[in-house]
Amino acid sequence: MADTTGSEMKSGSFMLEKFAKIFVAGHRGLVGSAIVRKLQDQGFTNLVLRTHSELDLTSQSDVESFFASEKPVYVILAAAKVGGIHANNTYPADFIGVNLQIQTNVIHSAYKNDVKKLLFLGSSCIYPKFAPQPIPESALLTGPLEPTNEWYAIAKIAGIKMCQAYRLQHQWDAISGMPTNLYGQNDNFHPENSHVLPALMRRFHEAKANNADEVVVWGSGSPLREFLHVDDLADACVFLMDQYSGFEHVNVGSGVEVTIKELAELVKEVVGFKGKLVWDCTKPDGTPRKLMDNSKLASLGWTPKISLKDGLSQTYEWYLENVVQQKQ
Ligand SMILES: NC(=O)C1=CN([C@@H]2O[C@H](COP(=O)(O)OP(=O)(O)OC[C@H]3O[C@@H](n4cnc5c(N)ncnc54)[C@H](OP(=O)(O)O)[C@@H]3O)[C@@H](O)[C@H]2O)C=CC1
Ligand SMILES: C[C@H]1O[C@H](OP(=O)(O)OP(=O)(O)OC[C@H]2O[C@@H](n3cnc4c(=O)[nH]c(N)nc43)[C@H](O)[C@@H]2O)[C@@H](O)[C@@H](O)C1=O
Repeated sequence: MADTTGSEMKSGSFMLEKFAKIFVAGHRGLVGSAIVRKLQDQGFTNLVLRTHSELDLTSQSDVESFFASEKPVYVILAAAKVGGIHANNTYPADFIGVNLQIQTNVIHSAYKNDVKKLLFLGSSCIYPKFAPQPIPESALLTGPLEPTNEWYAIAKIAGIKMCQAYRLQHQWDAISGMPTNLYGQNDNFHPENSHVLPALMRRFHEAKANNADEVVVWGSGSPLREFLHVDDLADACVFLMDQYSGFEHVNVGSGVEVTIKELAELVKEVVGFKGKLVWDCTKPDGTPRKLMDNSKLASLGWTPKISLKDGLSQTYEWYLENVVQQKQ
């Protein structure tokens, strides 16, 4: 049994292993696609990718066969059942069940098949609803969770603990990153099941196109959220694969928070909608605030680069070219 929780366990020089086989699970999603772009930009040439229909990660036997035949050297786990406040609240069984299955299958088969290092991705919703702000990594499991996403949060906490348990028992290099709320190209723009930023971008765009007078925004507008562009997150994931090998999970945020009202005004401006906002207070606000303490990652040497304003403009351009034009 390994002795210490914080012990470093360097498993190789990730940045130098440009030909090593890397499995990016969930490569067509918001996060997975950004990680693939980042790895390719940095010269990694041997990526193993499977769509959901090619490999259902909830199938233990299929995941085991895949690992046994492909033998990836590194794994970045960006496949999960993901959604915004409404989806989390409406499909609790899927959010706990599918996520527990995916992460258990991938983590165990990766370990069994001699993967050198695995990065698991959780989310800032793992922390207690009323955690101290900004939220340090040490706030994990110190209080009750936000009810709208506790099922997803419990699965994510189990993922962190699984990485820690395999590290302790098997001295295996599994690490966890906890991203804040993300956005960018390849996001999910579903009207109900998406996160707030893509939901509002689509709603403002459609209101502008239809000359509507108003747009409905959920909740009171007072909750605070921290947003990070997914290209920054991808950069942080590659950085962690190369530089971090510790027991504790690592927060990945931008350090910048806005109220939902401020976010709505920003998206409205970027899209160019001229009407008014109407607040639907029958919809849940969720957690009041979840600004992460990003000092651990900063002390390792990583900071984000993309401002919310630039990231929003870039995302809207992508949305126009790839979602709106594809429909026409
Ligand atoms: N988006 C955000 O704001 C945040 C995301 N995260 C974390 O980042 C990670 C990625 O999230 P994100 O990119 O936003 O999610 P997406 O929904 O954009 O992508 C998830 C990916 O997982 C794949 N997937 C889902 N179920 C299965 C399955 N059973 N078998 C194989 N593949 C599957 C999806 O494929 P398909 O679409 O074909 O089903 C998709 O490619 C998750 O762990 C999430 O918890 C953390 C914090 C915030
Ligand atoms: C990343 C994180 O994301 C989820 O948590 P969340 O931060 O609460 O996510 P959200 O983006 O859906 O909402 C943020 C805020 O925005 C408000 N809001 C306004 N109008 C819309 C709207 O139209 N859609 C949505 N979804 N929210 C809206 C909404 O009422 C809430 O106050 C977790 O379930 C979990 O997935 C997780 O880990």
